[in-house]
Amino acid sequence: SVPEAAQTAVPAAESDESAAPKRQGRTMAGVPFERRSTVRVGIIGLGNRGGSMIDLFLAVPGVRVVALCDTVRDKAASAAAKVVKAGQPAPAVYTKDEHDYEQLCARGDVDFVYVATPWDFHFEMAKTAMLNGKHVGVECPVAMRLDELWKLVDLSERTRRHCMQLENCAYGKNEMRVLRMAHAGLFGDLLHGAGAYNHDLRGLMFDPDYYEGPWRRLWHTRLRGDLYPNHGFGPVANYLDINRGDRAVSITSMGTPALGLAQYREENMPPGDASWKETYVSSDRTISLVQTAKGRVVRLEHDVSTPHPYSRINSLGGTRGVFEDYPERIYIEPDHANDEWGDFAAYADWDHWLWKEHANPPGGHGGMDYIMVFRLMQCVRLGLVPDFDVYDAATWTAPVPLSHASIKANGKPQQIPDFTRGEWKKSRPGTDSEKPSEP
Ligand SMILES: NC(=O)c1ccc[n+]([C@@H]2O[C@H](COP(=O)([O-])OP(=O)(O)OC[C@H]3O[C@@H](n4cnc5c(N)ncnc54)[C@H](O)[C@@H]3O)[C@@H](O)[C@H]2O)c1
Repeated sequence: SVPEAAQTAVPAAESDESAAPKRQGRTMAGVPFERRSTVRVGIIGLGNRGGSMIDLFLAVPGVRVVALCDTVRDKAASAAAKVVKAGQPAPAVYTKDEHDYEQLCARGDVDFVYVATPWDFHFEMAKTAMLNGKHVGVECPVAMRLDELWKLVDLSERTRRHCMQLENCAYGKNEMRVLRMAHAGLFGDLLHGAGAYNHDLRGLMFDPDYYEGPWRRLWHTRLRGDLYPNHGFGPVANYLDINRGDRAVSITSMGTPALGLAQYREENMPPGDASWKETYVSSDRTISLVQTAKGRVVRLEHDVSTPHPYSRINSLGGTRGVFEDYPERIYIEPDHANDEWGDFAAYADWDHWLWKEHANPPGGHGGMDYIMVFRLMQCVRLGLVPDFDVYDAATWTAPVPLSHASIKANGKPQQIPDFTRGEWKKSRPGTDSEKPSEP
């Protein structure tokens, strides 16, 4: 079943900055982890994502996986076997029911909780982890409602625990190279960017075995907007120093009709399949424009229900040129001229230190998952400030409720709250980190 909060209607955005609720704690911007030689990790959700990310947690030095939770006993058991195979003590396993994760969060020997469950549970799990004194990293999106995003900000500030959106795409090789080039001024003054999750998931969403139940497809019966903005927004927000000098101020969204899933069902699903009871409302393609405080524009797209080769768009433009991904190409003055794209490979010197050190990382998504886990665990081990925090998690996720609200209001701009309560004006380091002196 789905927590009640996720089923109710999405509230409209607050209309101005002063509408931010009163701060209950202190800022989490620039707050380091407490240093520890070994990071003890608990994982909730061992499906496609959690069941493969566990390999990377086990591959990173200084990490022990001490507790696992999944409502499906077999998934927890095969993950536990991986821990033992990696030479670590058998982890505690929680499989009793949908609330057993609370026991994992309550353990005294867990430092960091990783949440890789369906979206319906992200908010409650992140909240429970923080209330039990744990730092928490959550798969995208970190929550589905605006009021939940504020609650996570408040909880992080009150409990002094970090609540992070584990945005692996921020650690992609291209993304990190563009980030460094952008910050070094190679694109001039930055003006615009774009990011997307255009990934044809029709087959997987109707596959009876791929996901644990139809949870992902069911979100297409609930919200009309961008259900998964983070992979596109996170990297571009980093290029533009959102929450570190600039701020996402408003979003306006439009959505196409929702036809793709119904058409796929018509052509592929047998009569009597449970999906025939569903009515899809989520736009096949949503296109959103985010305006920043400095006047820059970010375009976000989401489309998981029509044929399209995978693309996160991943583009950035400024007064000296532009980068576009899928396929990667670059055009910056003075290197390029006459309307001819240049070769992005020529800029490999700009690679982030993480990619220079880990040239061939293990795991999926071209290695960015490993780079993210390595860096996150390094920050915890060495007691560093994390590359992103609860303010970034809330900002990158805000398009979920706000694009829905904007589409319902015929494209009316929705204010994106200032989750930092004014601190966005200060520049501070983020994913474009310096290499620490210790490994
Ligand atoms: N960052 C990425 O690149 C990436 C890639 C894939 C998935 N994801 C995200 O990971 C999350 C999981 O996706 P998935 O594809 O693994 O889905 P999945 O359905 O394969 O896995 C979800 C798991 O959570 C378990 N679960 C459900 N409710 C639970 C509860 N109350 N307590 C404990 N366990 C529970 C299920 O049994 C299942 O094993 C989603 O948020 C998804 O968006 C991110």
